[in-house]
This record gives sequence, structure tokens and C-alpha cells, in this order.
Amino acid sequence: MKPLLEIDDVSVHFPLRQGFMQPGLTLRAVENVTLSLQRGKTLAIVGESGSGKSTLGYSVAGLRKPTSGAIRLNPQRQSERGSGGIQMIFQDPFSALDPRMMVEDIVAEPLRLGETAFARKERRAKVAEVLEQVGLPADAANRYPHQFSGGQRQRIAIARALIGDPELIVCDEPLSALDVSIQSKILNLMDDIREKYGISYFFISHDFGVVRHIADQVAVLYLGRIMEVASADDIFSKPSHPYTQALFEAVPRIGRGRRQKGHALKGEIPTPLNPPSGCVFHTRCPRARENCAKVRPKLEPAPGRPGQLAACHYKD
Ligand SMILES: Nc1ncnc2c1ncn2[C@@H]1O[C@H](COP(=O)(O)OP(=O)(O)OP(=O)(O)O)[C@@H](O)[C@H]1O
Repeated sequence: MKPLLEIDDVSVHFPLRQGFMQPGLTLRAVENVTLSLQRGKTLAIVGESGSGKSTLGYSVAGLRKPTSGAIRLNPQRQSERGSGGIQMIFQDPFSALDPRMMVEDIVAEPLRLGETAFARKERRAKVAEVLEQVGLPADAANRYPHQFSGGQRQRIAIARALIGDPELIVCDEPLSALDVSIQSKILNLMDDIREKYGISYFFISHDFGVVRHIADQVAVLYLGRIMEVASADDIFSKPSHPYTQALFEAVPRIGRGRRQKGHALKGEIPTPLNPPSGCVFHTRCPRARENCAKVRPKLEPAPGRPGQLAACHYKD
């Protein structure tokens, strides 16, 4: 069956201007990314800050045109209720909701109904329906964002995403601005929604606990490139790429207390303005040998693991 989403060799570059008469620079935020996502599944994107996760998410959501490559959505249902397609949820539910708009107007925004009396009635009914789906009272519609907590605001953002009957929701760190006590509630809500409405998630997160819980597939980005992509089970139990291994080692296990500064990943991430030659990870890689600086490794199956792809000359 055709995947719901196909990301085909996508690159996103930002041209940066320098001073007068100086050559322009190109920031390579996303480089040659190819991924696909099956209907009803969750693909998580992980990687350090600056690895290009959000930029890729914006492109998937149609908010940033790729410099090259293609993003295809193969929708199945013909939505009779809204725009269908793709919606996006952002990290910070405080800045994502316009403080001057009433919740009803915020949530109904993707609908683009007319201004007839019938449309207004229909709009009110749809808003009440999605507010109920996310566990908010119907009278929330007549209030303003500042009257809600962070968790409730994220529910409002989810309601807005749901109202257009999307097949895919791009979620950019949807839990990380919330109190830990609220995170699991929102995560459970997102689980329920996926199950009930057959929605797929393109889920950006740096929290491996969350990723383990929600993801079917995981893609690891570093300097805009895919280092490894595999099922969540495989990638957590036997990561193949040295970057994936280092990334996971840098995270405290349950019971080891709060995040310790990662020991496994030494040094700073190189600048995407001038990424290293060959394998972009070679400057920090414990396994790097001479050819790693020269030859860019292809994303290929790890030995004996057909479904697990890693871009490394010396993958496990
Ligand atoms: N509009 C922009 N103009 C120029 N550079 C940008 C722009 N947006 C992002 N970048 C750069 O692209 C690279 C990738 O950024 P991006 O925000 O996608 O990474 P990320 O993995 O989502 O990081 P974080 O986890 O911190 O959100 C970074 O080097 C960033 O500075």
C-alpha cells in the first residue's frame, strides 16, 4: 500500500546574507532526507538541537518549501468537513494561540466556512464537538487563551488541528513546554486520537521516553542528515549507528535521576554553514577512520537487519 506521506530526497537550505560585497552563505538545515510514513502510524524525528527537525517538520506541514526534493501526501479519505490533509501542533501553547482571539475562533480557523447564519451554527457545533474530543468543556469556546493552563492550551491546539479532519498531524515537541505531570495526559490524549480517527503523527521530540511510547518508526537526524531510521523497537534495543548510540547513552535511564550532561557526545556540533566532509558525524565519532572524512556513507541496511537503515561505514 502507498504510504500516506513520502519525503523524497528533500533538502532545505537557507541563504544567509553577509556584508556588502561578500559572498552569500548557505545554511544546510536539511540535506537529502528520504522517509515515508504509513497511515495511522507515528514517525518520530530525534536529534540534537539544530539538527533540522523543526525545519523538516515545517516542510512536511507545507509551511516551508523545500529547496529541492518532493513531499507527497497520498490522502485516502475525502474530507467532507474541512481542509483535511496536514495540520501542525507547536511546542509552545502560549505563543501558538493568538491571545486576542476567542477559543471558538482559534479552533475554527482551519474550517474557512462562510459567514452565513447556517455556517455560523455549523461552526459552533463543530467547535463544540472537537472541544469535547480533547476533553474541554463546551463553554471553553467563549473564553480566551489566557484563561487556560498550558495543558489546556495544548488541548485547544489539538482541537484546532482536529477540526479540519486531517490525516497527518506534524507535532513539534508538543509536550516539552508542559509540566511533567501534564505531559502524560496529553500523550494519552494523542494516543486516543490516533486510534479513534486513524491519524498519523510526524512527531518531533528530544524526549526518548515519549518517543519510545508513541513512535512506530524513528529517524535520527544529525546536521540535517538521516543517520539511522528503524522501528522504535529495533532502534532502542540495538541502535546501529554510533551517533544513535551516543545520543541514547547521553540520556539518563529511569532511576538515575534528572538529565546528566551527556558524556557520550563530545564536542560541539559543527556549523551547518560548513558541514564536515564525508560522514558529517566523523569529527565527533568514536569509530571514525580515515575514509569517514572522505566518503559519505549511504543509508543502508545494518548487517542482518533488513528494516534498520544506518548511514555509517562501520555500523553494527
Ligand atoms: N529561518 C531560518 N533562517 C536561517 N537559518 C535557519 C532558519 N530556521 C532554522 N535555521 C537553522 O537551521 C538549522 C536547523 O534548525 P532547526 O530549528 O530545524 O533544528 P531543530 O533540530 O528543530 O532544533 P531545536 O531542537 O533546537 O528546535 C539550525 O542551524 C538553524 O539555526
